[in-house]
Amino acid sequence: MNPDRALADEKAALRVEMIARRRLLPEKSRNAKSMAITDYVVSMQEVVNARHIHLYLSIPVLAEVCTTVIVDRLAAMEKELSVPVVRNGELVSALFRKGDTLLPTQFGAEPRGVSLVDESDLDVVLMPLVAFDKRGYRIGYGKGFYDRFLQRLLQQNISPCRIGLSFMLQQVDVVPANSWDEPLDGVVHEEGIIRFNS
Ligand SMILES: Nc1nc2c(c(=O)[nH]1)N(C=O)[C@@H](CNc1ccc(C(=O)N[C@@H](CCC(=O)O)C(=O)O)cc1)CN2
Ligand SMILES: Nc1ncnc2c1ncn2[C@@H]1O[C@H](COP(=O)(O)OP(=O)(O)OP(=O)(O)O)[C@@H](O)[C@H]1O
Repeated sequence: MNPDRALADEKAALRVEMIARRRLLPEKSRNAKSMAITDYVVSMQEVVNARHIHLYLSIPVLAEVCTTVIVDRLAAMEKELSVPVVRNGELVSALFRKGDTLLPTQFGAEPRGVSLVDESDLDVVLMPLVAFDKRGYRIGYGKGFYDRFLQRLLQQNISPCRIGLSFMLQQVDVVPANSWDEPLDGVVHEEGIIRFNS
């Protein structure tokens, strides 16, 4: 089998296992962990200092770390917020204000009447993940949206701080990584903040 194909199969198997594992957490426990993660996130120096933060709107059926209260807390801190929307197969950043009307799409919720932001303003990106490892590699749902997003920003010399939000049970020793995988600067889970020094 060609090596890319083998890695893709490994990633796919890990994805299925990790999403299942996450879904096994009772909702109450998931919410408590999301609250702990929220407290860590808003305490981070990079977040405190940021003007503009890009973050995802969590998808409940996929049992992602819930970002609802993170949005409230960051809004109270008067941060400018943007959320991912998919346009022409590409992840771009749409302005988001607390209370904006959300519309369901195949890729999660997005604000009604999308207004794109100037991505050179992004200071921090808080992203979802399915699994992460000790080196800071992550996998998502296998569409490569975040990898291509981060690479596109890099090509424009835009390098926001990249933080993954995760439950601890999504940590593995080694995530199968391809050449295009963009590593994280840190992960926040329910027991604290991990920083990857590279
Ligand atoms: N909350 C969230 N938003 C995000 C991402 C993400 O991982 N999480 N993305 C990261 O790239 C992009 C969208 N990518 C996605 C890729 C696959 C699925 C997915 O598997 N969806 C389910 C259905 C969920 C539903 O019905 O609401 C599915 O198809 O089974 C969702 C988003 C941008 N927005
Ligand atoms: N920089 C890139 N340029 C072109 N294609 C890319 C790039 N990054 C990822 N891809 C494509 O995206 C597909 C999915 O990649 P991968 O399995 O690493 O996604 P993922 O990390 O799970 O997803 P995401 O980044 O959306 O969370 C791959 O088949 C790859 O071809």
